[in-house]
Amino acid sequence: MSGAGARGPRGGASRGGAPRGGAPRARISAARLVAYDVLRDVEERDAYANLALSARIGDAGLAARDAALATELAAGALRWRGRYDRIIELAAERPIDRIDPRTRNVLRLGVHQLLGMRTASHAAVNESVELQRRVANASAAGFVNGVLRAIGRETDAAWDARIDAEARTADDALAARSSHPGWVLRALRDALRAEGRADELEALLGADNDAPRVSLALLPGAGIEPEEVAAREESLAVVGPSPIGLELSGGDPARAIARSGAAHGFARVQDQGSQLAALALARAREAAAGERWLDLCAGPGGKTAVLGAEALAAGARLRANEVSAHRAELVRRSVTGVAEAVEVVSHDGREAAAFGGDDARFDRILVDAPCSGLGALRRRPEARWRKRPADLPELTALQGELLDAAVAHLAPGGLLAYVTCSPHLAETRVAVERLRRRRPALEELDARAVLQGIARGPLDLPEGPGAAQLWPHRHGTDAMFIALLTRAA
Ligand SMILES: C[S@@+](CC[C@H](N)C(=O)[O-])C[C@H]1O[C@@H](n2cnc3c(N)ncnc32)[C@H](O)[C@@H]1O
Repeated sequence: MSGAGARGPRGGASRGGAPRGGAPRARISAARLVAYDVLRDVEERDAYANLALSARIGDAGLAARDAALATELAAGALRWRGRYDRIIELAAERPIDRIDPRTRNVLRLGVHQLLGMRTASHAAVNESVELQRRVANASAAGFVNGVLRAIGRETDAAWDARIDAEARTADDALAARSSHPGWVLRALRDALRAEGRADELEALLGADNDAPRVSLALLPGAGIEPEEVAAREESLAVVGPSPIGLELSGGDPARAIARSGAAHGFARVQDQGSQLAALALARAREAAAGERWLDLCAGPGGKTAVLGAEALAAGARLRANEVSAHRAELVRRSVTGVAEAVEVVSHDGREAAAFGGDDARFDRILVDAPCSGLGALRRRPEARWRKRPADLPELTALQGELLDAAVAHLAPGGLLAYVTCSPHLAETRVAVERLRRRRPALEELDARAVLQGIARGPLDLPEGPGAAQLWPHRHGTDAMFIALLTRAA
C-alpha cells in the first residue's frame, strides 16, 4: 500500500465554520472529507467507488496530491473493510453492526491510516477524532479516540495474530485477515481445487488486494508493433501474456496512448485476460473473408474492439449486441477505429432481434456473459461486499438462456466462446457442462491449447485439454474463464 500523502495538507475545510460560542474549529484536510463522503456514497447510494471518487474530487477541487490521498484513503478503507471491521470489533469489544454507521466509516478510515498507510499514530487519531466531530456524533469522539489508540498500540502482525486467536474457524480467520467475505473465499478455493491448486488460495486472496497494473491493448491495424511502442514511450513495456498487450509502469494512460504512435482508436486500456479471451475466439482457427461474427453481450466494448480489429483484418463482419442502450453507445465509441467492420445493435440477447432474425447464423459468437464478477475484485474495492450468493441463481439462469440463444444461431461448424469474468464454478465449468447436456451436438475445443498458441510465452495452465481459467496471482490478469465450443458441421 502506498503511503502517498499520508499527511495531507490541513487546509481546505469544506464544512462547518465556527461552532456556537465562536471558537474556531480545528481544520481538517479536504482529502479526508472527500474519502469519508465516498464511503457514504458507496454505502448509502450503492455508488461505484471510482465514479464517486472522481465526482467528489472534482467537486472539492482537490489538487493531484490531495486527490491521491483521498483515493488511497477511500479505496484502502473499502478494500480492507472486512479486516478493519474485525480489528475494530476486537478493539471496541462490540460487534461492528452495533456501531453507528457514520462512526464506523470514520473508524475504518482511521484504521487504514494506522495500519495500511503507517500514518503517525497521533496524527491519524487526532484527525479521526476531528472528522468524527465534524461529520458524525460529536459525543462519540471519545469512543473513536479510545478505539483508535488501542489499535495503534499494536502492530499489523499482532492484529492478525489476534484475529487468528479469536476466530471460530480457520476459514473465518483467513476471510477476516484477507478481507474477503467467507462465501467468496470458499468459491475461490473450490475453483482452485477443481484445478488441483487449492494451495494457491492465499496467493489469490493477496492478489485480489493489490491494485492491478494498467494494461493496454494495441489492436491489430494500429500501424505499429508493441516493441516499437515500448521503444518510443518509456512508461509502456512489453509485459504480460497477451500478444497485443503492453503494461503501463505509471502515469496517465491517456498520455501514454497519445504518445504510443498507434493509429487513433487502436490503443486502449484493457486487462490482458480480456484481450486473450477475445483473441481466443478470433484466432482459434484461421478466419475466412466473409465470415459473420457476433458479440452477444458487448458493453462497454473492450472485447468488441479487439474482435472488430481482427474481423477487419480478416475481411469478416462483426455484429455487436448489448441490451443496455447506454452501454451500446459505449460499444459504438470503442470501435471508432474499426467501425467499417462493426455493426452495433441493442436488444436482449435472448431474443431473435439480437441476431438479426430467427434465420441469422454466425460463424463465431462470443458470449461474454453478465456474471458475479468475482474475477475482477482487485479492480473495484467495494465489489466484494456487494455480491451475494443469492445473486447466483438469477445470473446462472441468464447465462444459460444467452448460451441457448447463441447456440441456436451458430452456423454448422461455427465457433462459440463462452467467457466470464468469474471463476465461480456455477458460472464456469457447471454452466458449460449443463449446456453440453442440453446440446449434445456441441463439442468442446481445447481452449488451453488455443491460448498457449496465442500467448506471448508459456501460460501456467493445468495439463490436458479443456476450458482455461486465468488467475490474477498466476497470470497477472483478471480471473477470466474461457471455454470454446463448436457445433458439428
Ligand atoms: C461482462 S459484460 C461484457 C463485457 C464486454 N464484453 C467487454 O469486454 O467490454 C456483460 C454485458 O452483458 C450485458 N447484458 C446483460 N444482460 C443481457 C442480455 N439479456 N442481453 C444482452 N446483453 C446483456 C450487460 O449490460 C453487460 O454490458
